[in-house]
Amino acid sequence: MKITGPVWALGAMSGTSLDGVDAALLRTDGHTITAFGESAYRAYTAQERASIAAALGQWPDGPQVAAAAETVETVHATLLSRMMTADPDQTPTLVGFHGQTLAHDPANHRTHQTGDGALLAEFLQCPVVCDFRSADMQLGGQGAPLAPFFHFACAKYLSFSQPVVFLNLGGVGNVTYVDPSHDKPAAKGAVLAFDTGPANAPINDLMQTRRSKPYDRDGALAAKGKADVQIVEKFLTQTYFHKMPPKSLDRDTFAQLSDAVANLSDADAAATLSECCAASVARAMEHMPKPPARILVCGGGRRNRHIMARLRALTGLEVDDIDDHGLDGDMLEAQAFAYLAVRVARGLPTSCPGTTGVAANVGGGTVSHP
Ligand SMILES: Nc1ncnc2c1ncn2[C@@H]1O[C@H](COP(=O)(O)OP(=O)(O)OP(=O)(O)O)[C@@H](O)[C@H]1O
Ligand SMILES: CC(=O)N[C@H]1[C@@H]2OC[C@@H](O2)[C@@H](O)[C@@H]1O[C@H](C)C(=O)O
Repeated sequence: MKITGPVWALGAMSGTSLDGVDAALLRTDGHTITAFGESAYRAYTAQERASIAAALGQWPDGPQVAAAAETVETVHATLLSRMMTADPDQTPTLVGFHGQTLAHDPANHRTHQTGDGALLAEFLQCPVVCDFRSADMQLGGQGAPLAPFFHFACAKYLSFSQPVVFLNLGGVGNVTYVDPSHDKPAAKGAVLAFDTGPANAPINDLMQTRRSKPYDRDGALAAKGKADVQIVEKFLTQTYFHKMPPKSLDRDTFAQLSDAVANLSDADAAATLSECCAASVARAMEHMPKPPARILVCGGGRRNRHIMARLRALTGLEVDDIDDHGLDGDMLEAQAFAYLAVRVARGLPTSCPGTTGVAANVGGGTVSHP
């Protein structure tokens, strides 16, 4: 596949919060964003979510992995085949398929995204790029986060001239500092990225267990509670927060946080978990090379008004919903994998020492042809 100029690419992401699959079309040459296209979302049913959740933490030979893979592949196949023909003017040249992370262990250089790219390429009759994280890990990188190169392109698209921070609040939180005065994301000092700490995952788990709800809508429950300062302070003493970036997390790295709030009321527990999310982002700001002009929040957590308010209070920075700048905060990760797929197809790097701690700029990803 020879790509020499802008093409439409279709990206898909099934995130750590296990809510569903995002898919989005993007026109790019792998450097510049030319246009944002159609997008779609397909929520997992409770049964599908349970089949994936049962395999969390497992490696490819795990007992529940085959069933989880089938769920991930089937849901992607349905959603993506619809997107292939969503708009005849946006027919994709290739697909970027992240799959579903089931386990992530950077210390031991292994990460597991389930979902078979070759199977999907055959089904869609279109080249599919997958396995974006392994090559980075083999060169000593964290394998995550990978959206930063796309965030750099977004900062250029939005014509920022001062450093900005992109904050993704998914199951886990991650930040990308972008200095748009550089020409390329892999240039020294252009980007610095890392996972901040837990975001929605522990709040969702709490809501599911205590209220049979998938999440704390708008942060309404947390807003009624009071954060337990001792729990938050103890949480912040953990070594992860003192480690220099780059660094990345597994969805359940902070699983013990759920135990710590077990004796609190529902509202206080939600407030405490939300405070841990906001406080870990505030800690992350201490690692920024220069003070950013603003924080642009994407991911589902930007709808959590309580967390947004706590972020403003704890960082003292302007904290914007990225939608207010004309982007779609729900689709950035799917768009990122469309963008990265084009970079892989063109042999361009997808991560660098500033994003994953990898030894040198590296292009990950495996291309499967139909
Ligand atoms: N109105 C809302 N109020 C509060 N939280 C919300 C709202 N809408 C979505 N969320 C939260 O956002 C989550 C989904 O976010 P998102 O889709 O960005 O996560 P993800 O892509 O699965 O995760 P990750 O980025 O870690 O891979 C939901 O599970 C929920 O916790
Ligand atoms: C291993 C893995 O799947 N990590 C995810 C997760 O979800 C958010 C955060 O943790 C980030 O590190 C990453 O996803 C985004 C898309 C990334 O790679 O940039």
